[in-house]
Amino acid sequence: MKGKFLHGFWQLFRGYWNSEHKWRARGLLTFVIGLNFFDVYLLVCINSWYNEFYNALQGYQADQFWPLVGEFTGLAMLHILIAVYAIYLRQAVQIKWRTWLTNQYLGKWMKQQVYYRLQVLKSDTDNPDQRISEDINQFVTLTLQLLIGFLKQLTTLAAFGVVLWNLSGAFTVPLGSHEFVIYGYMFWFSLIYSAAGTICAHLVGRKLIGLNFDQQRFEADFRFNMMRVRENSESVAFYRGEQPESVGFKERFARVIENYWQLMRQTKLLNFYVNGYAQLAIIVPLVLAAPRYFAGAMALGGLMQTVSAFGRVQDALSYFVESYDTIAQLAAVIRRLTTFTGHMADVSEIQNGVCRLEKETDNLCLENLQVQLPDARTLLDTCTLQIPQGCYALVTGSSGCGKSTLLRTLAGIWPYGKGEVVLPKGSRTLFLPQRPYLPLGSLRRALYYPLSASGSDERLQEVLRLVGLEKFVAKLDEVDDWSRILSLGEQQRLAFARVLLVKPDWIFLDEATSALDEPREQEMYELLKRELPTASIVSVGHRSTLFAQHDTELHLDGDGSWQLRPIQAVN
Ligand SMILES: Nc1ncnc2c1ncn2[C@@H]1O[C@H](COP(=O)(O)OP(=O)(O)OP(=O)(O)O)[C@@H](O)[C@H]1O
Repeated sequence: MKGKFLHGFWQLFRGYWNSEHKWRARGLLTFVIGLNFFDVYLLVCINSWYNEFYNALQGYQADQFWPLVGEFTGLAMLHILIAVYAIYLRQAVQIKWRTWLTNQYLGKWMKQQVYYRLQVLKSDTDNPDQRISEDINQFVTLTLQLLIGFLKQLTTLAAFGVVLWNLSGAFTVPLGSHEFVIYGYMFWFSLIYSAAGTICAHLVGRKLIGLNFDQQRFEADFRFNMMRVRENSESVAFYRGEQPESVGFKERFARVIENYWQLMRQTKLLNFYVNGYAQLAIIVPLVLAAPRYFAGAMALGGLMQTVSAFGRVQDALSYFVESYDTIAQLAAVIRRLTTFTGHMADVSEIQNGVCRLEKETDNLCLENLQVQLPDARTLLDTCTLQIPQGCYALVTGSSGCGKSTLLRTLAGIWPYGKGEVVLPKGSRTLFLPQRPYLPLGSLRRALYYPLSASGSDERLQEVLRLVGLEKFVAKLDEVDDWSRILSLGEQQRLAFARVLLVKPDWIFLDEATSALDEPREQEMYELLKRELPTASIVSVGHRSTLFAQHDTELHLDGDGSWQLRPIQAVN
């Protein structure tokens, strides 16, 4: 567990500090740590000021009063300046580190369509969006908080430990006929006191790691459940799915609450402990130093300095005790991020068994193509065929036989299989799924996606008219969530407008006209053939009317076998 934590931490930590920004990053971090050390030095100065100030008070030395107040003001102002900049610059390191790490994760998530593969092949990866936005932020914030805090408190401990040692003198313990002399007894006592404190905090707090991890997961599940309903609100409304959805919400929310109760109970125990520990630390130094004070071995200044130094040592030590919760949170974040990284590595390591090449040919060639499922079930076996340029091919077969999976293979996003897919050199391809993706933003942007919007307004207006969406001509620059406004049929027509703008040589349509009525479907196919006369079309669809739009049928049986046959024109 501890080894895994440290290993995971190191994997996440080292990247930025060895990156191309390493010198600036290390320099800034060193400066921030230096500021913290300087702040500790100022605190030591303020502590020894206590001695002088209270001794002056005890000795009624009025002439010392104002110079000492002046000294304090100077020290305090410097302390304020340093403390503020130590935090400001730590946040600067934090934001730079977060930016770097987020870009790394976004890069990995987008590379080789990992975002798609994770969803399709590794469905147990929960909420990658949350991993990238929240967990990275937390990792960076908590790590810096712990690292800088740890170093600062360690220095405080050392500096004030020395002060305490010098102040406590020797303590004689009579034991039978012998006497034991303990030097620096206040220092030793504070160490033992805090060591016991840390062990007890570990015992009380260790359950918090798992509970924090589960809390984040349950919260995310609950949120995801609501998001799904929001995204599919119309389907749920048509099905009158409120009741099962409400049950789902309640179940997920109940898990959030149940876990939170456990978290609260565990935190309550920890808080009892932490607060008790803090209160005891107020009275303990007075009780320990009082015998020396009353014996006249220590002046009032010494007593006050001792109390203040013990307080600092205690603060430093209780920092380690109280940071238990932060370490628990960090461990949970590291666990989630390393699981996510592992899943991303797993799916990106899956080699695409199908080779996708471009050659000097006019045809789309499949060479010994085999399409499989992750469980090795074969959907298409040793398929060798050629679809000539300008051909209109229809892929048919019963539901679930693998038509869409074949299209995914042709697009190069389905890795399970063997063989070759050869496309004519330099040819442009465009795949149209059943539900076109419309990015957030203007209609113009949605039309050009994935290209960045360019081209004349006249052309845009023309293609909108061609696909029967002229009523949106005036709304080209309106920014909205167009996937909610346009009907599915309109979205499918918009996808045809996209084809006309992109002008691909090979067009692959996966039930891309399923939401259109038959005359509209015919109109769209005729539009493609008229506007892009040299383009080839490969469609997947169930409707019998599609046969009239194609000249070749590739029929899949679902058990691996297939047939390629011409479609007779019915006239
Ligand atoms: N990610 C996946 N993991 C495992 N099996 C999958 C995955 N995606 C699809 N399948 C399975 O592969 C088979 C073929 O799916 P595909 O979507 O290609 O069928 P289809 O012929 O297009 O069906 P339909 O006509 O109903 O759209 C189905 O049995 C499906 O359950």
